[in-house]
Amino acid sequence: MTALLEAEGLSRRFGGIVALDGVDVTVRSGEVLGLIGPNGSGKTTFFNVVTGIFAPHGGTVRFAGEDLTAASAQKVYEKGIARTFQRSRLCLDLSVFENVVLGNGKNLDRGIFHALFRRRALAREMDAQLAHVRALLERFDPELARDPLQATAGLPMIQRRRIEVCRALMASPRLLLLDEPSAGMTHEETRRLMDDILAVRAGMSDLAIVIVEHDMATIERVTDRCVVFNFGRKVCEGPYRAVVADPLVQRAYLGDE
Ligand SMILES: Nc1ncnc2c1ncn2[C@@H]1O[C@H](COP(=O)(O)OP(=O)(O)OP(=O)(O)O)[C@@H](O)[C@H]1O
Repeated sequence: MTALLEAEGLSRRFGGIVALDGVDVTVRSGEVLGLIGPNGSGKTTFFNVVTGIFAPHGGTVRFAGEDLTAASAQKVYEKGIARTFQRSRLCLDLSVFENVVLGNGKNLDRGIFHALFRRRALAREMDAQLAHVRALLERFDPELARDPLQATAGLPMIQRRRIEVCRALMASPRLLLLDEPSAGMTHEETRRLMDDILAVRAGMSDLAIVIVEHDMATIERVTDRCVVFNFGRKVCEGPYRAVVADPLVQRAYLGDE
C-alpha cells in the first residue's frame, strides 16, 4: 500500500502546552489506522493540524504527494480529507438531507446567479443530490433513507453519527478522519455504527480511515494498524496486539507504578 498521508515532525503548542511534539505519522491508501493514547495526548490536535484548523508550529503534511502544510481547512477538504468531530456538529433544525448535503460544498457552490436564473438546472441538481444522499443513507440504514426530509432533532445518537459520517463521505474523500465516533453511544450502538462504516468502506477500497477511539474493543476489531500517542509524542506503532503488549504503551495508560 502506498503512503497517502505523510506527517513528518508535526508540532503544535498552545501557550506553554506542547500538544504535538514532532510526530511522524503515515497513513497508507486503503488502511484503517487507529490513533490511540491517553486523554490529552494530542490525538484531536493531530486531526486539527492535518485538517487546517490549526497551523503547525513545525513539521510538514503531505497528502497524495502534495504539500498541505498549513493549508486552509477548505483546501484540505477539497484535496480529499474529510472528518467528523468528537462533539456532534449537526444542525438540528435542518433535515437529514440538508445536514448530509452540507458535506458536498465542493459541488454545490455555484453562486447566487445560478440559483436565481438557472432554476431548472438547479432543480435538477437538487434532485441528483437527493438521490445521492438517499443512496448513501441507504448503505448505512434503510430507515434513514426512507425519509431523508425528516427533522434531525429527535433522532437517536447512532442515527446522528451515521448522518455525520454520510456528510463526510458526500465529499468523496480519500481519507476519512473519525474523532471518537463512539462518544455518547452504548457499546451496542458503537458496534453497529462500526459495522456500517466497515460495510460502506468495503465498497470504497481506496478509502483510508484514521479513527481516534477510547473503546479498545472497537480499535481491535476495525483497525489494520495503530499509532499510540503520549504527551504529544508517538510512542509506538504496529498491529493492535503488538502495541497493547508494548511496555511503553502500558506505561502511558497505567502510569509508572
Ligand atoms: N485549542 C486549544 N487551546 C489550548 N489548549 C489546547 C487546545 N487544544 C488542545 N489543547 C491542549 O493540548 C493537549 C492535547 O489535547 P488533545 O485534545 O489534542 O488531546 P486528545 O489526545 O485528543 O485528548 P482526548 O482523548 O481527551 O480527546 C491537551 O493538554 C489540551 O488541553
